Amino acid sequence: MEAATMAWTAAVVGVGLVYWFVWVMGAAEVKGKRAVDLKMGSITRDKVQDKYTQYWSFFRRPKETATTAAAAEKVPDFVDTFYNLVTDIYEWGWGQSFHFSPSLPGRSHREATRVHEERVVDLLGAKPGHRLLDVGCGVGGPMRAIAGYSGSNVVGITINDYQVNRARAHNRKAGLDSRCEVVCGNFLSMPFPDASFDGAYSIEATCHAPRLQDVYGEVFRVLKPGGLYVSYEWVTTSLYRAEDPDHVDCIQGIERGDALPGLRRQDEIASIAKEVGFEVVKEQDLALPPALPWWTRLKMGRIAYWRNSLLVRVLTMLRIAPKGVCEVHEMLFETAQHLTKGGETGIFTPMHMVLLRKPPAAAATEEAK
Ligand SMILES: C=C(CC[C@@H](C)[C@H]1CC[C@H]2C3=CC[C@H]4[C@H](C)[C@@H](O)CC[C@]4(C)[C@H]3CC[C@]12C)C(C)C
Ligand SMILES: C[S@@+](CC[C@H](N)C(=O)[O-])C[C@H]1O[C@@H](n2cnc3c(N)ncnc32)[C@H](O)[C@@H]1O
Repeated sequence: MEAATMAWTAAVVGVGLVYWFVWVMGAAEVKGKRAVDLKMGSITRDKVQDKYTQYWSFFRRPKETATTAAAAEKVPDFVDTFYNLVTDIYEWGWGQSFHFSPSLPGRSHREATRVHEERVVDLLGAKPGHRLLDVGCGVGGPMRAIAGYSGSNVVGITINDYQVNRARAHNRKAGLDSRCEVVCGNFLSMPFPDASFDGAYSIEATCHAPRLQDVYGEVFRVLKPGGLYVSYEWVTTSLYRAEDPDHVDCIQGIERGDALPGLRRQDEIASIAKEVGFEVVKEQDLALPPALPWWTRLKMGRIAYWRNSLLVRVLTMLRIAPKGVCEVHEMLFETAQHLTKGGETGIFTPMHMVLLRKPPAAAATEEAK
C-alpha cells in the first residue's frame, strides 16, 4: 500500500474511533445528553472553575460548616451551585432520574428506577385529577413517570433554574407538559398557597435541607388535610459508629460530594415529622433485604468511569467542555466510592421511606387560628 493511502486509512479509522468513543460510547445511560453537550448549568464557561472552588471550600467540612445559622442560610445557594456543576454530568452518566433504586433481578436500571418511582404512586394512592407536589424535582425523571403511571397532575419545585429549563424541555418532549409543571423556588419557603395539594413526595432531595423541620413544615402547610406525603430520605443507619474513623470518613465523603449539610440518623426522621404535625403511617428502609443492593450500579460502572474521565479530559483539552469539568467529574468519582462503601457496610441508606399524613382534623385547627 502506498504511504498516502495508508495515511488516509489511518486518518479515517482514527476519526471513526473518536466518533465512536465520544458519540456512541459517551452517553452511558440515556442517549440524549452527550459528552460534547456538557455545560455547567447556568454558570458561564469562564466561572466554572471559581464556582467549583467556592463550592468545595464551603462543603469540604459540611457538618462544621452548617452548624451556624449564618452558614445554614447559605446552603440553598451552594446547593444551587452544586446542581449547576453536576446536572449535565448526572444526565449524561445516569439518566433523568437523580436517585438510586434497589436492583431488580433480570431487569434494567431504567426499569428498576421506574418501579421505585411508581411505588410512590401506590403509597399515595394517586389518581387522575389529583394535584401532586414533587419536592426537589431535578430534571423531572420521577415526575414524568409518576404523572404517566397515575394520571395525576404534578408540580415540581427545584432551586436550580437550569434544571427547570431541562425539566420543561423533557416534559414537552414526552407530551406531558399539560400535566407536569416546574417551578423554580426554595422548598424551605414554597411559593404555593396553604392546602393546595392532594399529595406530595420527595425523592432523595430533602437531605439538602439544613433542618428537616423546615421542609417538612412547608409540605405540611401546602398539603390538604388528610393528604399523604412520601419521602425517600438519605440517612445513616443504626450500624453507623461515630467513633469509627472509617465510618466518619465515609459519611463525610458522601456529604461533601453531594452538597449535604450533614446527614441525619434514620431514627430522627419520624420524630421530626411528628414535630411538625404529621401522623407517621409507615416507615421502612427500602434498601434492606430482600431488596437487592442499590449500589451495584455505581460499582459495575468502573470501566465506564475510566472512559468518562478520559472523555472529560479530552473534551476539556479541546476546549469543548469548560475548564473545571474534570475537577467536578473527579469529585463525583470519589463520591461514588464513598456511596458504595456506605452501601456495602450498611451504615448509610438513600431510601429510608416515610409515609406521612396531614391529619384531617388539621382543617379544623387551622380554621380556628
Ligand atoms: C440524590 C443525590 C444524587 C444521587 C445520584 C443520582 C448521584 C450520586 C453520585 C453520582 C455519580 C457519581 C459518579 C459519576 C461518574 C464519575 C460519571 O462518569 C458519570 C455520572 C456519575 C455516575 C454520577 C451520576 C449521579 C450519581 C450516581 C444527591 C446529590 C443528594
Ligand atoms: C438529587 S436531586 C433529586 C431530584 C429528583 N427528586 C430525582 O429523583 O430525580 C435533589 C433535588 O433537590 C433540589 N433541591 C435541593 N435543595 C433545594 C431547595 N432548598 N429548594 C428546592 N429544591 C432543592 C435540587 O435542586 C435537586 O433538584
